[in-house]
Amino acid sequence: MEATDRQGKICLVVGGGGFLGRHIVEKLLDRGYEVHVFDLRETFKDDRVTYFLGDLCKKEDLLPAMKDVFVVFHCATPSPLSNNKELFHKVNCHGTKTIIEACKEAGVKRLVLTSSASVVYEGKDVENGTEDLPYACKPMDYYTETKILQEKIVLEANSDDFFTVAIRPHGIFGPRDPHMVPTTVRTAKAGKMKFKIGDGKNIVDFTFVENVVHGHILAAEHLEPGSKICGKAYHITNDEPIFFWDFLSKILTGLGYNAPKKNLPFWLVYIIAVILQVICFLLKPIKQIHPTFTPMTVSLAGTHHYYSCQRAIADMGYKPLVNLDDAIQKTVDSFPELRNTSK
Ligand SMILES: NC(=O)C1=CN([C@@H]2O[C@H](COP(=O)(O)OP(=O)(O)OC[C@H]3O[C@@H](n4cnc5c(N)ncnc54)[C@H](OP(=O)(O)O)[C@@H]3O)[C@@H](O)[C@H]2O)C=CC1
Ligand SMILES: CC(C)CCC[C@@H](C)[C@H]1CC[C@H]2C3=C(CC[C@]12C)[C@@]1(C)CCC(=O)C[C@@H]1CC3
Repeated sequence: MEATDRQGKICLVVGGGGFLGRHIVEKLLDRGYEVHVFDLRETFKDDRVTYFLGDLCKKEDLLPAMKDVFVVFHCATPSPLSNNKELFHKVNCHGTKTIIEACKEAGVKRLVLTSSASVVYEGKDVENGTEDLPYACKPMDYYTETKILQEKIVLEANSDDFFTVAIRPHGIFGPRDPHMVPTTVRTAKAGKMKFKIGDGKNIVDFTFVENVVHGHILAAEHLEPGSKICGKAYHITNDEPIFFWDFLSKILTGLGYNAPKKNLPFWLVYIIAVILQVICFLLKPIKQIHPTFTPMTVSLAGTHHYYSCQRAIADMGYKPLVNLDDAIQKTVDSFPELRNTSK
């Protein structure tokens, strides 16, 4: 899409106050779009942005933000690492249906959903997985369960006059990442990062946030009547699968922490995670505890899970803008506050 074509076009980013959402906002502004942000809280200030505060589960909150909008990016979610079943179903399922209703009522024709490559992951190895893999029959957590339902809702809503597409990133990291890097550092500081889970040879996709943003905007600019991308899902990765523990080690050593050297059997850590999950469930009426080592995070740390993005390359001309090494360096440099000062 030419720069002149973007002028005057309004993009609405639902969840635009979050990690990925704010990066999408910034890139849309750079490309000359007018940008609306819809979120629960105003997490940043930018005079170029029109900020709408509200709950995406309420259509009356959404409609003012949708006036004259060219495309909606839906990248809102409760925190992927929480375990609140009701909240996940409310926001990711009911809320997504509400967004679609509001789009149609406001005359918005395009919806780009941020889905997740994890919708096909159920704790077993996925090697170079394509978008044709079936959805996980037994999702490992409520987050994944609701991301599957959400993607189905959005892709099934595609029609001759309402165009939808789902972008499936995996393991997003980068500046202002609230999950990957802070959790890794917190775990290292707690002395729980001395061991690799498993043999350390499981291969995983980690995707730099600027590449995820690029995939979203490419999809939005291809989302036209008759386009082959309508109603489809697309993996967006760095296209550089890496040993999971090599990636974490680069992040840790880049921030001045020791990388794990020894190995613990995967099955042992997994059993401990399951026992922890049962204990947290039993203690729930008394105290909410969110352990770092859940069956999901342990599985992600000990199995292969990398995906083909050939469909995005073929259909949208996708190509990662930032390679993994440069991305890791940019990310490490963006977190001076997480650097190890005790050495
Ligand atoms: N992070 C990752 O590695 C991956 C993420 N994804 C997907 O990418 C998207 C963005 O993830 P990420 O940026 O990490 O998430 P964040 O939590 O950083 O951002 C989500 C934003 O949505 C907001 N939000 C939550 N509930 C509502 C609501 N009811 N109404 C309005 N806004 C709401 C959040 O507000 P608040 O913070 O106040 O709750 C937050 O600002 C998500 O759809 C996620 O599923 C996919 C693959 C990997
Ligand atoms: C404690 C260590 C064993 C792991 C530290 C890193 C983890 C916090 C991250 C490693 C893989 C990440 C991941 C996600 C969140 C953070 C990790 C578990 C997601 C679950 C985020 C939401 C998604 O859609 C899928 C991601 C898969 C990878």
